Amino acid sequence: MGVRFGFKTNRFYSSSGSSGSPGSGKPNHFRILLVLGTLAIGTTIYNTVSSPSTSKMPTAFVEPDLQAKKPAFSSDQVSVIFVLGGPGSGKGTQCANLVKDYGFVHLSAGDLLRAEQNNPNSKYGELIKTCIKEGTIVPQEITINLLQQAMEKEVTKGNLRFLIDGFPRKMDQALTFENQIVKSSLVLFFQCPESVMLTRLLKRGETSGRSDDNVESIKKRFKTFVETSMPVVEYYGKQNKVIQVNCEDAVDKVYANVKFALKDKLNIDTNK
Ligand SMILES: Nc1ncnc2c1ncn2[C@@H]1O[C@H](COP(=O)(O)OP(=O)(O)O)[C@@H](O)[C@H]1O
Ligand SMILES: O=c1ccn([C@@H]2O[C@H](COP(=O)(O)OP(=O)(O)O)[C@@H](O)[C@H]2O)c(=O)[nH]1
Repeated sequence: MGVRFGFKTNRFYSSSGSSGSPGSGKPNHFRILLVLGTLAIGTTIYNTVSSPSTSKMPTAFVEPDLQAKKPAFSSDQVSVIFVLGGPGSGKGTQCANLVKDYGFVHLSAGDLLRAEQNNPNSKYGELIKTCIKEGTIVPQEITINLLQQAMEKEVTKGNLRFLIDGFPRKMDQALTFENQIVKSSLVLFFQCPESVMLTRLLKRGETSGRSDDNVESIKKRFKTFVETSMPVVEYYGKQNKVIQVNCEDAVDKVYANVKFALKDKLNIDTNK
């Protein structure tokens, strides 16, 4: 995979505007040089000795590549609906319904990451495993690369309508994907109280075998969702791209609401 990594060097931010003493005349160049030198050495030492909050967390960091590039696909040719919602809100369940009735291609970012995690030839297995268990977001370029590969396979087969489930979960992913892969047409957002999602996830955990379907990981996932993923939903909300569906009801009722919500956008026959 052509995933590029860099190392985070900008943990330290200097505060501005405090050089020189108040009322002093000429700047003391030697003092300024001394201060800058001390800061540089201090930063290097800090970066060398400081460890991430979780000692097991990988330190790899992906620089967001937001330079203007031609997207891989044209949005005239390929359509993408992002499917977002908290963990356990029912994204996968409803995507499966839409695939069955309307022939979308369903790509779950989480499923692609779990497959990559289990691929013995992948160098990202451990990193993905840690992120999933801790409920944090895998560096964007790994996920975007997996999505792009999966999309390319489908596009060569003539499948052009995608539901991308559980992605983007962080602003950098949203911006990079739309810059490099294709612009999304809309966001289907599942609204669900945490108490309902918790019950569903614990039930799912009885059989899913997932390392993150346990109370400890679920709490972390909820926190990441609120702090990191909701800003993405708000970002698309400001562009009037979000269709919100409440998903507390039974699966069939939620699905009826999904079809109703999408009918104007996709000319879907809601009687189907
Ligand atoms: N409307 C619903 N009512 C009850 N259980 C549901 C509903 N939608 C999904 N589930 C169940 O809840 C769990 C989480 O659903 P899933 O579709 O996997 O969510 P997500 O993809 O958002 O994590 C699954 O076990 C699923 O069968
Ligand atoms: O774009 C993504 C999508 C998923 N994940 C990771 O995969 C986990 C499971 O995501 P999935 O969508 O499969 O599950 P959900 O939490 O929605 O049930 C998340 O908690 C993240 O750790 C990620 O890092 N980036």
